[in-house]
Amino acid sequence: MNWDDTSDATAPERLADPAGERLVGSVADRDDQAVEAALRPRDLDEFIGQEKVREQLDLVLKAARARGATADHVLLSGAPGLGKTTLSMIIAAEMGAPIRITSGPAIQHAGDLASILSSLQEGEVLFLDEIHRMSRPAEEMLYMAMEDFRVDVIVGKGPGATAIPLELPPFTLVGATTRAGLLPPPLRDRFGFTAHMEFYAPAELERVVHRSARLLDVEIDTAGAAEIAGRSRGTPRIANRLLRRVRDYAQVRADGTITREIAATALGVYEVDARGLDRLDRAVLEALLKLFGGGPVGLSTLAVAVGEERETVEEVAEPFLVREGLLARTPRGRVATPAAWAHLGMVPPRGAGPAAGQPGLFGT
Ligand SMILES: Nc1ncnc2c1ncn2[C@@H]1O[C@H](COP(=O)(O)OP(=O)(O)OP(=O)(O)O)[C@@H](O)[C@H]1O
Ligand SMILES: [Mg+2]
Repeated sequence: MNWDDTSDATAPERLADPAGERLVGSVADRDDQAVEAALRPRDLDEFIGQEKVREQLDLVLKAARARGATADHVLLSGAPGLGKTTLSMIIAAEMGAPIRITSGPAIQHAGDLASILSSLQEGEVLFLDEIHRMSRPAEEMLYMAMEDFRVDVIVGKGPGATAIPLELPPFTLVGATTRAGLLPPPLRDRFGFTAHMEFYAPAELERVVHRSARLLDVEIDTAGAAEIAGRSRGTPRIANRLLRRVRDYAQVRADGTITREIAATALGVYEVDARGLDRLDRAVLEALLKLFGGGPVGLSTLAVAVGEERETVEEVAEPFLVREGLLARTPRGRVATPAAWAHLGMVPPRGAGPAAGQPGLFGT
């Protein structure tokens, strides 16, 4: 029952990575929200990458359509900016159904959920974003609604309270979460289909960049798109954001066309390096290498060295560094990998770094 006591661990990446602060942050900022609607693929064919999820979802939706039935409930899990909201809209579009959008934090009381559920039309898609942040009573009401298309509305208070059953029209719940692990198993089990969204490969992001450039009416060549894709941290939202910043640069400092050189120079101005690391990521790596010889060093010490909060280093910088294989979290502290030394163009000192600290861990 470890999901029980973590219900308040409200997606730290959303707290530690406040919208708009980082060019390579994966959570949507105001700017993103303004353009995202225009850049969203409208159907499964337009949706780039996530081949497995697309194929599986295509089958689920086609089968439901052929039966003339409402599609099974779908759970979308994955990091911010990978396309969960986009896919939920595609599901509704593919089913020719209307969509109602709400989120876990917006549902404070079970009554809020009851009123949404009871106003759904038959076949409607209910998109519940951040479903892991719903209140407990609402969650329990949702179990019954998902399974039996029924809710019990409680009328009155105390011993006189009565539950009045209310039939619901069949609907499709699409839940989205950045933290599938926080979902209580009874909720997870009620989804007929779960899609795990993966980070995108560079070639896929390149296609995302080309597509968005076309929609934004921006000239870009193949190498320019590849350059942006390579710095986008596997995330379409970041690719689209970097594209907009590079477009600004191309229009102000050049003739508007994005080439590799323009993209590289523009993103250099914004301190996003060739691998998508920003100032903070690099500061953490540099401190680890230059001050601590590659570690192991404790998180608190590392945080002080870069002048940041412990949480910022742990939740904002480290996940990407770990994912990129640049940094490892070990029981003895943070350790730089050989790739980290290479990325910063440095040579590990003999007898220091991971080889000495963790014999054989990285095969060095
Ligand atoms: N497969 C894709 N093909 C093309 N563009 C995509 C794809 N996935 C996402 N995008 C683009 O990335 C942007 C962000 O996607 P979306 O809002 O769906 O992410 P999300 O997973 O819902 O993020 P969050 O967890 O922050 O809600 C969208 O504007 C969309 O244009
Ligand atoms: Mg979303």
